[in-house]
Parts: sequence; C-alpha cells; structure tokens
Amino acid sequence: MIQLNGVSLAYRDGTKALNDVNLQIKPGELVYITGPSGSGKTSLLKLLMGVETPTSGTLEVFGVNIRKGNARRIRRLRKAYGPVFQEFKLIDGRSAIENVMMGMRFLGVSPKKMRESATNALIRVGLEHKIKAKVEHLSWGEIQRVAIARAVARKPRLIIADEPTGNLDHANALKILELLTSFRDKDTTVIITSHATHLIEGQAEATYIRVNNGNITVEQRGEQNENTDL
Ligand SMILES: Nc1ncnc2c1ncn2[C@@H]1O[C@H](COP(=O)(O)OP(=O)(O)OP(=O)(O)O)[C@@H](O)[C@H]1O
Repeated sequence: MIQLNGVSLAYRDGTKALNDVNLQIKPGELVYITGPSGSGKTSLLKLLMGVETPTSGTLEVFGVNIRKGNARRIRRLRKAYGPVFQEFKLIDGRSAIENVMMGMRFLGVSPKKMRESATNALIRVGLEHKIKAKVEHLSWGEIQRVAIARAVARKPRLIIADEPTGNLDHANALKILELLTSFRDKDTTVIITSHATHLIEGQAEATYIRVNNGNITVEQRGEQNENTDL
C-alpha cells in the first residue's frame, strides 16, 4: 500500500513541485501519471522512490515512512522497487545480461540465481536473441526492453517507469506499454508516467493521476480497485 496524506514538496531553491497531495495506491494497481512538462510527475515518482522526502504531510510506502531520518529503512525498501528511469543508464561495453544482472547486485542473490533471473527476464521481454549483445549495438526499443528486464528481474513489488515511451514511434511505444503493463499482478503495482496521453487513455482498468502545476486529480477506471484485497 502507498499512502500520501497532504504531501507537499518544495525544492531547496523554493520551487513548489507538489501541493497537498492525497493519494492511495493499492497492491496490484496499474497507475498512469500524466501532465504537462514541469507539472510535477517526476517529483511524485522521486517521493515514491524515497529519493526526495515530503516537505510536509506524510508518505508511507509498504509500511515505510518516507521522511528524513529514515534513510536505512528507505534503503532497504528500495529492494522492492523495479525502476525504469532514463537516468539509470545501461552500461556500454557490457552485454544485455550483464546489465540486467547489475540491477540485482544489492539484492543478496547468488550469482547463479542472478544469471537465471536475468535470462528469464530477457526472454520475457523478447530479447532471447540479444542476451549476449553489447547494449551499444541495440536499437532504442531494445534498450528500453533491457531496462525493463533489469527492473523486473529484481522481482519488484513496485515497477516505476518514467516516460518509457519517449523517443519511440507509435507502434513501438504501444508495445513497450503493453509489455510493462503485462507485469502487473495482484502483488505487483505498475506506475508509468507519460506525456503521450493518446497512447494510454484507452485502458479499461487503470488509475489515472493527472498532475497540473503540482496538484493532482485521480480517476479510477474498472474493477482493479475492488479486487486487490482478495
Ligand atoms: N532538483 C530540483 N530543484 C529545483 N526545482 C526542481 C528540481 N527538480 C524539479 N524541479 C522543478 O519542479 C517542478 C516539477 O518538475 P518535475 O520534474 O517533477 O516535472 P515533470 O512533470 O516530471 O516534467 P517533465 O514532463 O518535463 O519531465 C518544475 O518546476 C521543475 O523545474
């Protein structure tokens, strides 16, 4: 469960990124975050990841209070995340599988198990033929798939993807969204930010968070919120 009560975030220079956000995300939800550039989408993700802490209000992720002074528990909480962020670049000169395994370094998993999970994740994203390919030789769509494999090989409870469709044409963007959403199950929450509202609006079962100038509105479609406690 993710719970935000009256959460605001102001950066050190005084920029107010989020104002009084109230939100609850249940296990197994598919959540899209949309909104114009600079509206606060990434700031919201940074809070959920514990990279930033609320300036006011309370934020709890899987029972961990995201606040200053709670760094150790937040670090441990990060094992439950599967981040697909542009900033976490893949490492050139290394193969797809090496990159996926690097994402699992701090999980305390044996090298054999890491290789097995990484191989399965690459197969799941359709890259079985590129397992040993150096990432700099891959297409942009394939790079996104490696990034997704790196996230899901961690067997996360929360997959967070920031603009995963950027730089992709319509058909490939749709495939990446389909792939990401396919990892949602009753224990795995998937949160995706996107500018591309035309790509994501069609979902029958999803929660839409629209961010505008630091304020959010939430629309829930379909049954997913009824069933998550079963
Ligand atoms: N580290 C920071 N210090 C100061 N201001 C910041 C910082 N990061 C973001 N901001 C500001 O906070 C506001 C929200 O930014 P944020 O990155 O969350 O927007 P966004 O909706 O993700 O935008 P985009 O779609 O362009 O990525 C913007 O005004 C931005 O300039």
